[in-house]
Amino acid sequence: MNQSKEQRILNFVLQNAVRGDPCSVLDTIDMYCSQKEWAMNVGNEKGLILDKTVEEANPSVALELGTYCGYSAIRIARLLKAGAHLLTVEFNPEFAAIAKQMIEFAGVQDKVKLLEGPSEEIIPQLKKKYEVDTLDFVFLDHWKDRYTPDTILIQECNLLRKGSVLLADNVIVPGAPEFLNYIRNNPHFQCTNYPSRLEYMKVEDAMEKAVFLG
Ligand SMILES: O=c1[nH]cnc2c(O)c(F)c(-c3ccc(F)cc3)c(-c3ccc(F)cc3)c12
Ligand SMILES: [Mg+2]
Repeated sequence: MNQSKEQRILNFVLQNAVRGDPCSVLDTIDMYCSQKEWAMNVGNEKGLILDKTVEEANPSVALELGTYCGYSAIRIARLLKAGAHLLTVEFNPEFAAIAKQMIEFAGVQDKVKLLEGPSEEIIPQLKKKYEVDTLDFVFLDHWKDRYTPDTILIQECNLLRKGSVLLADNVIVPGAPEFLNYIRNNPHFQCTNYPSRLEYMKVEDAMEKAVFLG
């Protein structure tokens, strides 16, 4: 049975990156996906916006919705302070299996908990089952139609505190107009738009940051 694109990306990393070196894994994925096969990793340009947002938030507990191959989980985890951790949610079991191996190869597995399943099922479990009090940082990078309902669900589950930072990928391509409308017109959030480029393409995209005001 021929390999998936995600398996080819993992194999390229296992053969070409340095085990235990997160930056080497990120660079190797970016090399493969810019030169050989496009894939929906956040990439290095939007990745720099993610880096700055994570560094500024300096989260103790971070949540990622949409793990894919683990690129942004590794990107976030490499910046976390001692004792901090990332919970990352992936619906697709094939992607989750690839991401698990990618995260372990990068050596950040102690900072990352990979949760497999639909976000709408996992978010209500975060407090009791995963011992989360509140989320300091949330990266939305899953299915665009879930951005708004999951943001509402996160608030309903009382998972945000004053100053919690949300960052959403792909608000231009493929676009999340309903989310932008919701979050920019919500008085409980202070929003900032970060224009950028679609990963590995000369196409405009953007990220939206929303700080919860309590
Ligand atoms: O679904 C996603 N989740 C997270 N990040 C994504 C991302 O960063 C992307 F660049 C794309 C994208 C954008 C343009 C394009 F042409 C192909 C794929 C997608 C996406 C959009 C529609 C689909 F049918 C499948 C994938 C995603
Ligand atoms: Mg994305």
